[in-house]
Amino acid sequence: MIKIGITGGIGSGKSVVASLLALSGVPVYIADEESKWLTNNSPVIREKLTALFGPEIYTNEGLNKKLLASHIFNNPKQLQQVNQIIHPEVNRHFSAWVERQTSPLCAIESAILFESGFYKVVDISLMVYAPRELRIERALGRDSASREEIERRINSQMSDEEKKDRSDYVIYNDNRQALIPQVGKLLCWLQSQ
Ligand SMILES: CC(C)(COP(=O)(O)OP(=O)(O)OC[C@H]1O[C@@H](n2cnc3c(N)ncnc32)[C@H](O)[C@@H]1O)[C@@H](O)C(=O)NCCC(=O)NCCS
Ligand SMILES: Nc1ncnc2c1ncn2[C@@H]1O[C@H](COP(=O)(O)OP(=O)(O)OP(=O)(O)O)[C@@H](O)[C@H]1O
Repeated sequence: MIKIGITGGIGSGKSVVASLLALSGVPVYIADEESKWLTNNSPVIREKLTALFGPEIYTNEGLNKKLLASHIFNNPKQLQQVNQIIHPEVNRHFSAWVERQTSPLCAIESAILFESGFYKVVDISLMVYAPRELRIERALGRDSASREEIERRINSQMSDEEKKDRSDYVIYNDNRQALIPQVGKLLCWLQSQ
């Protein structure tokens, strides 16, 4: 089985590409969603986040996402500490998920494929690229976050140049090149690997 890591900055269109792959029959593990589930349900993560930030990091509804975001996207040291708590659990969960897949291809979608180390468990790294300003506009149109908050998240992530250098394949979602033919080409290329 070939494992694909889909990455790209906030608003690049990873989720759209992941959906196109899913529609083509490729099972996709969405790391953002699974990590949220784990953060609410793993006793190991709960205990460590509570020790780091105090009990207010969880409310009756689960993780206090706003509070966690305000800590990690303003403080690189805390970002690293939280990543070290959450990412090993996501990694284990992803490996168990892979074991259950039976298709010739599967994928993981993560904005931080390289930063998190998830790239080590995939065979092909795929970057979805869009220029920074377009990404900010898309994220502003989709989320309730302000431009400043979005820029802070972008600044917490590896640069696009480094992501491109480290990726095996790049899909351009820049409003100039259509996505569906590029995903079709990618699938042909994967079949030749
Ligand atoms: C801080 C949290 C609660 C904010 O939740 P919220 O619903 O507001 O945002 P969401 O999860 O949809 O993330 C939106 C985007 O923020 C960026 N982002 C999220 N986590 C990280 C991180 N650790 N490092 C850099 N960028 C990140 C990504 O571009 C992501 O797509 C949440 O992102 C989180 O729990 N992050 C830590 C866990 C993690 O690393 N998740 C990423 C995949 S494993
Ligand atoms: N080619 C496109 N044309 C128009 N809108 C697009 C295009 N690609 C993405 N979008 C829109 O831009 C927004 C961001 O796309 P998407 O959610 O796929 O990004 P993402 O890379 O998964 O971002 P994040 O890391 O924040 O989860 C969404 O609202 C999506 O519908």
